[in-house]
Amino acid sequence: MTISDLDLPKEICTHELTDATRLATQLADDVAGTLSAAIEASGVASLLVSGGRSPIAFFEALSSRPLDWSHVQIGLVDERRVPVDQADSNEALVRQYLLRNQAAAATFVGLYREAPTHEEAARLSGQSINELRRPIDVVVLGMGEDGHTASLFPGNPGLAAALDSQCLDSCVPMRAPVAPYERISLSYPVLASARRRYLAIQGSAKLETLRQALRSDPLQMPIRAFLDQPLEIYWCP
Ligand SMILES: O=C(O)[C@H](O)[C@@H](O)[C@H](O)[C@H](O)COP(=O)(O)O
Repeated sequence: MTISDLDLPKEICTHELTDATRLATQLADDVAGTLSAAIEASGVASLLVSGGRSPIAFFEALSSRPLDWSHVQIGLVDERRVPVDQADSNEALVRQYLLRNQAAAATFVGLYREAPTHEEAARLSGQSINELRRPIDVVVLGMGEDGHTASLFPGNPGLAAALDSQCLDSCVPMRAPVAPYERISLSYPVLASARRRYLAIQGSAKLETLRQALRSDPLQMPIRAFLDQPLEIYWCP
């Protein structure tokens, strides 16, 4: 099975690449072009990226693209509630692989905030997201095999509110089924309002997850919330 075998809504555009290196390179070209167009149009561009392991090659490729990075704001779609010098930190991942080479000139707005409670940390993170140019120009989502995206995980008491198109909170406290358990996630309205949304996934297991998500609902598989609107899906075996 490949991505072209899925019965996806017509708003979704798919890109099938032969391997992860080609996916990273083509996605970096696409995102760099979109950011350059945004800078051309309004003088600034905002980009939100996901953490995890898959984006590393994409970050490395994008970091070398020649665009006016001094006019680019980079943020995260989610964060683990760990200090930014820890290996599990998405900020640490972005600083190591994306904020280097040409992209070192970009402005990074992190999500991690020290706070006495998970809820207060999410509230403070939401304030930092409001520093970014809105609507966000580019969002690059990942997806877990359970159908989560960002840190919108099934089974969370706050998931329905976070997926509500009227959710007023930019960031929400979430719990992941794997450590580090406490997460901060952007809510559906912030992610869905991005001018251009990408989903980058690899392998047959995630293709099967996407196939199941098409027949599921967002509360069971949160990625489903993003499949009824324009989305560029990059996939390789
Ligand atoms: O903080 C995170 O872990 C990510 O933001 C998360 O949403 C990620 O995109 C998926 O879990 C896929 O992760 P992989 O790319 O490692 O499979």
